Amino acid sequence: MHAIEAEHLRRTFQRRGWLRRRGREIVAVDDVTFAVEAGTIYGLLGHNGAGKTTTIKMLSTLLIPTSGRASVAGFDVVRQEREVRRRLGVVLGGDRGLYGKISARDNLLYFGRLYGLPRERLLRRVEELLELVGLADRADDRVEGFSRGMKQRLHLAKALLHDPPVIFLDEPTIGLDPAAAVSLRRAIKALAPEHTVLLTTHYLHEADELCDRIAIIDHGRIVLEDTPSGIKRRVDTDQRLRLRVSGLPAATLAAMLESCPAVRSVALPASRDGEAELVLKCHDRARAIDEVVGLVHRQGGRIEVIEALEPTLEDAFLALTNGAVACV
Ligand SMILES: Nc1ncnc2c1ncn2[C@@H]1O[C@H](COP(=O)(O)OP(=O)(O)OP(=O)(O)O)[C@@H](O)[C@H]1O
Repeated sequence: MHAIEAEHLRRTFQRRGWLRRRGREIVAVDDVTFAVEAGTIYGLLGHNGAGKTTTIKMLSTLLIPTSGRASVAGFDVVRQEREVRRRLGVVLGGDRGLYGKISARDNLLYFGRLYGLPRERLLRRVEELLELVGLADRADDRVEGFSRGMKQRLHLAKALLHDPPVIFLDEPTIGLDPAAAVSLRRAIKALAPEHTVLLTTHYLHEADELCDRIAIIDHGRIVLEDTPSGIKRRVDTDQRLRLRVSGLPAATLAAMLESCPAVRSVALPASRDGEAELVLKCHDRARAIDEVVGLVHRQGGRIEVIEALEPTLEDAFLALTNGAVACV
């Protein structure tokens, strides 16, 4: 069963200029179709301005689609918005939406009362959620003293107060340090399979870790929809190595490495502090490492660093815009 469905969703905005009254039409979301299986985590991945937030806002009844239709938990987001809101928890991020002068627990109690939760159930639910998001030991501290990561976790707890079956998270880990991001991701991962989660992110590694399926969205359109491993298989055609070598000039080294059979191309040769830095694109990373290490040693150079570069969202986009994948 699908917990979220979007069919040919489209949303345009009028950007008014100084002189022109009608302004230019911006197509923020263009014919987006996808479905999310209940109990799974689904990622919308894209650059700034790709249309992720606009999609989430339409699905969460905050924006009316220009055309197309969508449903959440089986209810239409335009015609049955109250039913949708009852079944939905949304974290749009940012600093707003929490009261800084009161404690984390009091914030949750306050918002839980607004949802009309009975007192006993609310008290239990608040303790459960503080535990789930790892804030039990800071429950009595004022929120104004919280770090960004702690506030994000409290936002998540707030969105879960009425125990909605569907949760939307808009860039949940943006601006968090790595440790805070790890702990928030742990809390998100624990939401499935009891909940269905739709999240947006810029980070391929985050989507990879959390999501069962991913849609890559670019200029308002879904350009690829697959499992994380399916997406990486396509990106991995561009395997890369970063190399730092001392004792050989960058330009000479680049020319030499281009002759290795397992190396497809050498990019960004540069020198820093007497060391050459390069990024290699390889046909086969393991073979390229053997060839490169052998060659550098034979030429009297010394390898300071050799590391595999993980595929990034940019790599995925490159692979896609090279025409390897047709739009879906
Ligand atoms: N209220 C609005 N008025 C005019 N244009 C808008 C409005 N909201 C969004 N847009 C435009 O729609 C496009 C998609 O924006 P959206 O916020 O959905 O992207 P996003 O993928 O969420 O980006 P980010 O990662 O920066 O949050 C952008 O060109 C944006 O400028």
